[in-house]
Amino acid sequence: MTNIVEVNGLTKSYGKMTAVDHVSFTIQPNKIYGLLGRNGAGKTTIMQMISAQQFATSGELKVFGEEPFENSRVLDQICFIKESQKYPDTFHVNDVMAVAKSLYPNWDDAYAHALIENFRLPLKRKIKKLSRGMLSSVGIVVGLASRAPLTIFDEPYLGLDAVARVLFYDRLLEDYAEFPRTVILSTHLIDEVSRLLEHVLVIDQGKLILNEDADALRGRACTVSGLATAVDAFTRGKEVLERTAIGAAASATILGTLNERDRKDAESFGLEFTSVSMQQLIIHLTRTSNVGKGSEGE
Ligand SMILES: Nc1ncnc2c1ncn2[C@@H]1O[C@H](COP(=O)(O)OP(=O)(O)OP(=O)(O)O)[C@@H](O)[C@H]1O
Repeated sequence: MTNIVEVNGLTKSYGKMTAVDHVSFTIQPNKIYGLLGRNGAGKTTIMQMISAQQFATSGELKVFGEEPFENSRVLDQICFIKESQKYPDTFHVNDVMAVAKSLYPNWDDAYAHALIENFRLPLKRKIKKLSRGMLSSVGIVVGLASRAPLTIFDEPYLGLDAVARVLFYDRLLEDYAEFPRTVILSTHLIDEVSRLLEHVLVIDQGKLILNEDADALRGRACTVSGLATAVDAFTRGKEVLERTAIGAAASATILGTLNERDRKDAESFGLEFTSVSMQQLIIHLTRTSNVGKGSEGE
């Protein structure tokens, strides 16, 4: 199958402010992507352009091989769940479900109702009387039950408690295994979602600074710990992201893959390795990125 999304030099400016700056990447079918980055990085703007809710200032954008604007062949295949979705004042939860059913060709009503029970949503309650977390759950139910070939979740869980967030991750993984589709998940809770992600795109100040397979990313750094003197000897000349020490013990997070010789050295120093969290690595990359010279990915 061809790429689900292809963007090339995509740029969005608001007056003098460039929100998305010459971004190029592709989204492949049947993968879960994380679109990550700090506040104001440009994530929502990118997702809005993909789903034809914003015009690009320049650059190329193809979704399902076509221009998305006013193109029902494309738009029928996209479900975009955003943090601050507005509903008509008179709507109850079941009205939202009825509208979603009419909008999404792959909608599964039985699945939607199972999710409504899982998330303990009161079907007959007015949307405006729902708590903030319940409102997020409504979006999650719609996003999952839409089974849209391209499902985009933009920070879908404002106010959602930890139990409901885990429920979302578990249901997403289960349903995705049964009905593969392409999912873009934008979030700040990187460690929470890292187990879901197959590919990671990191945006910083409008630029794409990382476009990498999640497993490769996980292997890009590690933490060594042991006696402080041994840690320091081992890490000399290596790029250290962070070093902490308690008494005579220390641990240091180093960037880069270790070769066989490094591993033998570490062993002889009595050091232990642990993997680094995706969040830690991304925080480092966005802290140190020189976006003016940033990579434009593939
Ligand atoms: N309609 C608009 N007019 C002017 N500037 C805008 C508009 N929409 C977004 N921006 C600006 O574009 C930049 C990118 O915003 P965007 O919402 O895409 O970021 P984000 O990565 O989704 O942030 P967050 O994680 O905080 O939601 C920000 O500086 C924002 O202020």
